[in-house]
Amino acid sequence: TSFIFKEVCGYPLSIFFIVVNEFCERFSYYGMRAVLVLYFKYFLRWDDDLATSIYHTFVALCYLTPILGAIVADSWLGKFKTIIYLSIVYAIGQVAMAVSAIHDITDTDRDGTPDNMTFHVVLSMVGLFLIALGTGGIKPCVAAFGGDQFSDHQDRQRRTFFSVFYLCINGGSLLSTIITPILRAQDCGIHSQQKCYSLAFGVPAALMLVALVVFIVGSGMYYKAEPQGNIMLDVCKCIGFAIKNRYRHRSNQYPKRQHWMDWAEEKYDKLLIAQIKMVLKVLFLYIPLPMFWTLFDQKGSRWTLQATTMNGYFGSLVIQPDQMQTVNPILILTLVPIMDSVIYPLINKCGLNFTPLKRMTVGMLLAAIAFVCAALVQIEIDKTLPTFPSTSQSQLKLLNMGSETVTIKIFNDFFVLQASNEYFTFEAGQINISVGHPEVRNTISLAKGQRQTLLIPLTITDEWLMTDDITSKPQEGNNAIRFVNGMKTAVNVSIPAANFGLIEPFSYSNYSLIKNGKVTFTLWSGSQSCEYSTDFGFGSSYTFFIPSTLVFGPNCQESITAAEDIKPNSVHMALQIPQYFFITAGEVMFSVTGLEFSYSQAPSNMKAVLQAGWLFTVAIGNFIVLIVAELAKLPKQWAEYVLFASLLVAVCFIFSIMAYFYTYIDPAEIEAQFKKNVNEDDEDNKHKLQKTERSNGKINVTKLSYYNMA
Ligand SMILES: NCC(=O)N[C@@H](CCC(N)=O)C(=O)O
Repeated sequence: TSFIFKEVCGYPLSIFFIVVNEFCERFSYYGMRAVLVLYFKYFLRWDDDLATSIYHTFVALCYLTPILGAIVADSWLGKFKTIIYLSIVYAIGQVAMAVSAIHDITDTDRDGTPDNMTFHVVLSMVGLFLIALGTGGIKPCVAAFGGDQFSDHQDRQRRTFFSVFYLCINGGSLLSTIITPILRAQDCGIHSQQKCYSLAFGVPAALMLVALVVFIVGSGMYYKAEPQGNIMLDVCKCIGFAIKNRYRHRSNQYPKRQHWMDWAEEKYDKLLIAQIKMVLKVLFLYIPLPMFWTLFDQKGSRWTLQATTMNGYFGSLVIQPDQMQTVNPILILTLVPIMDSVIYPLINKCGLNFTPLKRMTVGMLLAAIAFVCAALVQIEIDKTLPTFPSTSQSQLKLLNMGSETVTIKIFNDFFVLQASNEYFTFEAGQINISVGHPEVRNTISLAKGQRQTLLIPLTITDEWLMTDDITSKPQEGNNAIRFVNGMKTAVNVSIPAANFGLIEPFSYSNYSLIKNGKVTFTLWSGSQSCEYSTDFGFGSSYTFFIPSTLVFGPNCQESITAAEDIKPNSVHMALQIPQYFFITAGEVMFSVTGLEFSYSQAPSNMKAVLQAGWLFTVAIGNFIVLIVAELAKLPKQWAEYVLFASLLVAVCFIFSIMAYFYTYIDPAEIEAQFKKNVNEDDEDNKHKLQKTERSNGKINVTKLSYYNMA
């Protein structure tokens, strides 16, 4: 096809449109993904398990569909048309998501919640399916299409292109991961206000349309390689024939052939056989690669969960656990230029031949080191975690609701206390407690595997209360808060984000989850009120005690006491930075190199197919996370990190052996050589045929014209 070729600084101008397209597309994809689980949970009202499984199914689908896009591109439509058509599908999917998040559409009673949830669920599932088809389908095509814009002698420029391409991916993902959660947090609606998921999905939809327009604008400048027929069908038939033919000739009387694919020579073109050999060699090399993605993709799951047990205060800046993931694109944006312009040239200068496969091997090792760092951080966190009771133990804390200290005797131990901050651990199912003078004795039954608080009433002869306490760290860095009312009147406690309800005299509220930061509680009793302010960190649990002596008014701040049930997270989130650094450095060496390697080692008619093969390793990697985590079921998280690191080191060792035996090829040169050989053979045949046929005294015009065409 004809195209206008323009060059800027030695680079084809067309790649500008391709990298801008990639930037917008990744913005669209990661922006939508950033709020997806919250949309499931809070808009569609799904539980955590359903939300997580649908989320992971969607992500896995996004990495399975590349194979479809690649087949369509290489065999039928060509990369350009495939990108256009699938981008339209993708944009429709994004628009469907945005529409599915408009609660007003079915909110007939105008209370802010959708009334026909089925409509929203069906529309969003259709939207997600179209997005998975679109994003996965175009992914192998865009990278390969970018590579196609360079001529064979522009190896260096093409390598730089793949680095810039990777920078654009991460620039887009970084911006969108910051912006869409902010959009989601806005309130919007026609009749009633709701969190603005429609805007959070709408902006990615708009960016996908921009991506499409930018790509179309560059249309006249692209080199568009023609698809070469149903290549995948030919490949499958050729492999099938080679296997069948080899089996038919299994007896020793037939001479061995150099490669099992050579058994297809009777029926198939030598060039096709050579191209299949190239692809199979690379695909074979890919077998160990999913293990890298197994570790890499745990950033979004395990590492984010780890961050929820850490302290996110960076001075006055508060980083939420899921925001730590933005460290990865930030580091990519800094490390890719450093690697390309400093580290790799320096290694070259030292005379070391740092081949793509060596880089990938080092990338794997760096990812393993990242997991060792994660394990060390986990060990630090574990030291600060409370010791919860085992299934045979019970833990008890005492809260004296009276204003006087009392002497408490548990078995033979004496405690003089107002409230106990510590939990006592017991193996026995029952304990005897004596309180005060004259002694009041009670036998308390303890719940196994539980933490409880014994509320000793103001008048110790009154009924004693036992509360069930929290026995795990609150999720997502939240703080679990409850109130005990020691007053003779009911008290209502509220904050803007939660209402603890009316707490009866000598009673207690349920736990409410509260975010970090300063919180002001308002306490009401009849028409009297007072305010109590306190600062929360991450992952703590407190029982606030309202004493019988509380006087409503400005002084209530001093009267209320706080019992710390679970300490706030103390290990700082900054400790995760080394693991992010190593995994990202590993990613730059492994993923950027792998992307370019997959392009450069693929035959011309299977560039997109090999990109899809590369992306398929990501899908497999994600399945391995589920399998290993399910099978291993290690009691300690740090041990699981070490297990994953060890598995990657083992796999890396196997990969380095495979890589040692791999010979780099230049597919374009091999293909050109084959074509030249075929032409020379044809010329030879032509002369031979003309000679024979002249000697026979007749010339076959049809045959001659066939050779001339060749
Ligand atoms: N840092 C994330 C990133 O760059 N992701 C890339 C590559 C993902 C992959 N597994 O190939 C992306 O295209 O999103």
